[in-house]
Amino acid sequence: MSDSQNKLFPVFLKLEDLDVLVVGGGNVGLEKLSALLINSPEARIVLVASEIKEELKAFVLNFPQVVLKERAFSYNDLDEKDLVILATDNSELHADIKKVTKERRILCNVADTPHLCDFYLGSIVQKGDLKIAISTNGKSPTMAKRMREFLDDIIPDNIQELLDNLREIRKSIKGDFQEKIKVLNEITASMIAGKRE
Ligand SMILES: C[C@@]1(CC(=O)O)c2cc3[nH]c(cc4nc(cc5[nH]c(cc(n2)[C@H]1CCC(=O)O)[C@@](C)(CC(=O)O)[C@@H]5CCC(=O)O)C(CC(=O)O)=C4CCC(=O)O)c(CCC(=O)O)c3CC(=O)O
Ligand SMILES: NC(=O)C1=CN([C@@H]2O[C@H](COP(=O)(O)OP(=O)(O)OC[C@H]3O[C@@H](n4cnc5c(N)ncnc54)[C@H](O)[C@@H]3O)[C@@H](O)[C@H]2O)C=CC1
Repeated sequence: MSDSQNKLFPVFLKLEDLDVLVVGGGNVGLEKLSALLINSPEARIVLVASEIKEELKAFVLNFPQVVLKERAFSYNDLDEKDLVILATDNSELHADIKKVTKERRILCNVADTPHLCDFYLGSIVQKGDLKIAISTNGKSPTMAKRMREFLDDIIPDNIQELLDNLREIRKSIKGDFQEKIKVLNEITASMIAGKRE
């Protein structure tokens, strides 16, 4: 296997059932918080920061379940958290918190510090129920952003209708599992030019 293989394992998390802590309420804190809430508007999030940007305070008004705590981080903030995102301007604090999340087996993302991250955020294309996550293995977030724009342009806007129709067909097909796969493959073959199965 080549060195340039991307070994990251992608998952789609149900953040309304998990507890997330964001530390830092500046530009980067706001970027991470919006990435979370645009994807998962019901995400259970506590954000702690000594000073919270006004823009961030205004943004969370639309998400009443999000709790803002305008004070310095305390290690108790990690209690009962599943995921932590660090976005302060204090890299020593980040390294110290990371040691504790590791001991406590809490997954942690540290803004601008890939070697301290247990996971990266991806660039996300979203059209109805279709969601595509893009990773460049940390090589170029800007390339990830451009790929998102490209895919967003070429994926048809009626994709949700297609998905809804396919779900109905999927529910209505009689026969065993193999038969289902065969019918669904036939119906969807024309979606991909040149694909026969
Ligand atoms: C490793 C990773 C860890 C993580 O943050 O999770 C990481 C790390 C770093 N980002 C940096 C900078 C920038 N990040 C962006 C944007 C995004 N960054 C995101 C993810 C990731 N960023 C993870 C890897 C994802 C992958 O594999 O591709 C996206 C996809 C998702 C999100 O954050 O929501 C979101 C695009 C969302 C979208 O629009 O679709 C832009 C562009 C812009 O804002 O226009 C810039 C400036 C231009 C540039 O540097 O490229 C720096 C250098 C900081 C410095 O110079 O000090 C580091 C640190 C380093 O690389 O060492
Ligand atoms: N703004 C950007 O787009 C970029 C920022 N960076 C770097 O990322 C880091 C963060 O950037 P910004 O968000 O713009 O900084 P910022 O200064 O706007 O925000 C820092 C946040 O961390 C909080 N904070 C600091 N110490 C804390 C503590 N002990 N407990 C709780 N909260 C604490 C502050 O109160 C503030 O909310 C900086 O190191 C910056 O150099 C890097 C690339 C781009």
